[in-house]
Amino acid sequence: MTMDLAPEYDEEARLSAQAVLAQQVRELMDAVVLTDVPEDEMTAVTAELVALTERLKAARRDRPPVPELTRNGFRHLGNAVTGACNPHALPLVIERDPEGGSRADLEFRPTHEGPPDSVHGGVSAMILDHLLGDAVAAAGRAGMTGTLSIRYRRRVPYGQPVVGRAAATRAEGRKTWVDGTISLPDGTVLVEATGLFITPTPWVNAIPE
Ligand SMILES: CCCCCCCC/C=C\CCCCCCCC(=O)SCCNC(=O)CCNC(=O)[C@H](O)C(C)(C)COP(=O)(O)OP(=O)(O)OC[C@H]1O[C@@H](n2cnc3c(N)ncnc32)[C@H](O)[C@@H]1OP(=O)(O)O
Repeated sequence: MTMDLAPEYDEEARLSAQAVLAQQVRELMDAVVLTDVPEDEMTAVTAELVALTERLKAARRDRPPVPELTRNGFRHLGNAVTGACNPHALPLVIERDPEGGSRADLEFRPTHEGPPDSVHGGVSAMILDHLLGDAVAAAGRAGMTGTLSIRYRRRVPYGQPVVGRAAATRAEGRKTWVDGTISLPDGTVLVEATGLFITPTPWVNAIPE
């Protein structure tokens, strides 16, 4: 038996609703790490969350929303860093930097804590990995991280604005070298990254002119 989708089924509307749901879950995650309610209340909330989780699992896909190359660029709603539909994502919103490469204004949250009052180094590395990958795309190429080297110069705060930047520095065959930083808005560099991205052969012509 096949099941026809209702004529009014609108995938874009469903994805918008999923993005709103993901944002609510991010707020939930922040509330969980910061909560100071009594144990009984936590147990009661957990029971409600179990019920909510079951409701979402009632209809399940086998993977997150798939990436798409659209006329407006690359959209990956399920991505762990940029995906609006993925609660794990900040989500990072990347723009083309007028000075070249890619740029993102971002603010880490208490859920990203590593050392006390500081962002986990792996979280900073993840953000930079993606930003460097985007800068490869900004240079008209598409690559996967081959190597990523990070220098942590100062602790990264959460709960206040920081700026991520990345730009390709050199390209040779399927290799692209990229540098990036996370800085305070006054330009103080907190983390530096340098990476080598490799274009898998099937992706060589993936980025439209
Ligand atoms: C239709 C699709 C369209 C996509 C469009 C994208 C648009 C983008 C838009 C928006 C930005 C998104 C940004 C995302 C950013 C996220 C980044 C990540 O987190 S990526 C996940 C972590 N990285 C991996 O999982 C890689 C796993 N590794 C592999 O898959 C392969 O090893 C790969 C592709 C890296 C290389 O495999 P080979 O078979 O293609 O290449 P071989 O022949 O081995 O090497 C070619 C050359 O590169 C060097 N090389 C290879 N791997 C290297 C490495 N790890 N480090 C240094 N050099 C390496 C080799 O020595 C060789 O150099 P010689 O030609 O001999 O000079």
